[in-house]
Amino acid sequence: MSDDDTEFTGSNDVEGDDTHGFSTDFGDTELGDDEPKQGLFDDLLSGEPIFENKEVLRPSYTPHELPHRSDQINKMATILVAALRGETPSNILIYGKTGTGKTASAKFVSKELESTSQKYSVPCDVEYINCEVTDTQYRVLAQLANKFIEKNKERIDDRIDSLEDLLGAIEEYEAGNDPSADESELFDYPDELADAPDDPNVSTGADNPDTPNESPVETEGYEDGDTAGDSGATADGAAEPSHPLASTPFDSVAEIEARIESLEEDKDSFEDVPMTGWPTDRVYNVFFDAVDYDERVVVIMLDEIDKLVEKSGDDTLYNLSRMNSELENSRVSIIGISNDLKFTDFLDPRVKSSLGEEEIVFPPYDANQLRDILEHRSDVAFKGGALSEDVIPLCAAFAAQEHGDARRALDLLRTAGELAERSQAETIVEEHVRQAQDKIELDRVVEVVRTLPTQSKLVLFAIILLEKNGVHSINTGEVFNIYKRLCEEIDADVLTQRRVTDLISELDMLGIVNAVVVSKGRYGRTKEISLSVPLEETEAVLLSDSRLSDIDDIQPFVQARFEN
Ligand SMILES: Nc1ncnc2c1ncn2[C@@H]1O[C@H](COP(=O)(O)OP(=O)(O)OP(=O)(O)O)[C@@H](O)[C@H]1O
Repeated sequence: MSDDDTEFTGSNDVEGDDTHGFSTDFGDTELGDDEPKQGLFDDLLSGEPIFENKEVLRPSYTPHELPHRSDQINKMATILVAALRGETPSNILIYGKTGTGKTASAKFVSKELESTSQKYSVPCDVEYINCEVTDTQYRVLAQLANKFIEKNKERIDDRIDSLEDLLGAIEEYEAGNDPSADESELFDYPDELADAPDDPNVSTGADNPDTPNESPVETEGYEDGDTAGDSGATADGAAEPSHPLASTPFDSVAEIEARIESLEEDKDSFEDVPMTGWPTDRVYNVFFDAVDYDERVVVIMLDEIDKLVEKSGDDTLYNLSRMNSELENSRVSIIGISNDLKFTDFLDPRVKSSLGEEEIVFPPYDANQLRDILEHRSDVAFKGGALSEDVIPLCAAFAAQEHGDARRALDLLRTAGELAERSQAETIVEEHVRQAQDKIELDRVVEVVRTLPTQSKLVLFAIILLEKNGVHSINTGEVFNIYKRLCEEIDADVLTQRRVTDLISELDMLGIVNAVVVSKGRYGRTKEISLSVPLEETEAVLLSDSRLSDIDDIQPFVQARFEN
């Protein structure tokens, strides 16, 4: 890996940069030397590590506690508890700026929801989709369809296992063996199989249009009444073991075998959706059938929902929000998470009102709240005494200035720790936090610049060339002239000046340049442009693009400015 490669990864992770250190030491490690040499990693390992458990500072870690989010978490729980009563929870829209704990809180609540639903045997499934990655209707529906198919298959397998156990128990009983040793197993007939008895259609599952419309509430009532009643009687009469079928909805072994067969047919009938290639309505139908196969409440969590709407409109949301009127066995509820408050403006009014039944806002954290969050994490993350007193308050203050972003605060703390570790310091001090702040900022710039389209890179390069040559108050016309020359040099299409003005505004929005509109009296208004990011590093990123690196001698372009 060349130094350049390492520098422009755009990662905040200092570890990657350690390769710089290694490369210089490499030459000293001579192979074949008799004396045991310090290995490549020995020096680095010999320092006292600062971290006890670095993982807890990474974005992938889901904390068990979320300080300062109890209001939002309680509100979500109050809405979602309906699912545990077998009712359909209202749809929820969660708003808030980046790093305000939306995803972490929603995931925390859904984990609790699923575990409570298991505890009380109320069927409830939560599915999480990140719409930044899964950003078309096809992909969202295909991913959901495949997840529910997988869940259905697992449930079918469990049911078949229970039925086979039941068959085994009957065999034992009929052979005259005393079943009392296995009694609990024998009579612990799974509640969910209790849907078989009076209704001959049930076994045909999703493919059968006659499957009864029973809400989970009704199921509960049914279990309490019939099945549970039977089990109770059996338990009471434990002294006289009854026939294993007594506590089940089946009358004969043949019925059980028929049920197993029909479950196996159901399982074989599920066809996974390929990630491309089918018509969308076919994908929708498969998804619909997979969800409706069982009685359950399904919560679909769409994170970064604005990205889905931006990329592929509101069809997916429209289809998901009208499903409940057609579903027979299950109910669907949607949680949308977004950091763009305005995305609902682009929604069909019906979708907008259905999706926004409940809205929960996640405000930015202030410095004190960020401090609490960091303190909670640092107890686990660092060795005792590794942090000097002012480190957490400084990280919190920097992140609060940003926009109350907990992710940024955690990144700062981790990066500061990594920098301290790298310099073999025993404690993290204020200076490490400042260095971490610069590093993260530079990494962000590098990443943004690296991923710009070529035309924007050319515009930015033109601005850099002007700045490098000491031009102050750069205006759009000057940028355009240099840009034009650069395009000619690399054979790129030349956009109109109007389009270049738009690209400058985009760079301004990304925080790479600063463009202020100034009035020039009777000559109208113009933009004065200046660079907001470090010049040399940005230029190096631009030149790492293979197309731009073809531009050799750039000086004449700037001189051309004076000729125009
Ligand atoms: N109250 C909190 N307590 C502890 N950690 C938190 C808290 N809020 C956020 N975090 C942490 O901050 C990071 C960012 O949080 P999260 O991903 O939930 O933000 P978000 O609001 O969903 O942001 P985005 O809109 O960018 O996805 C995560 O690592 C999360 O664990």
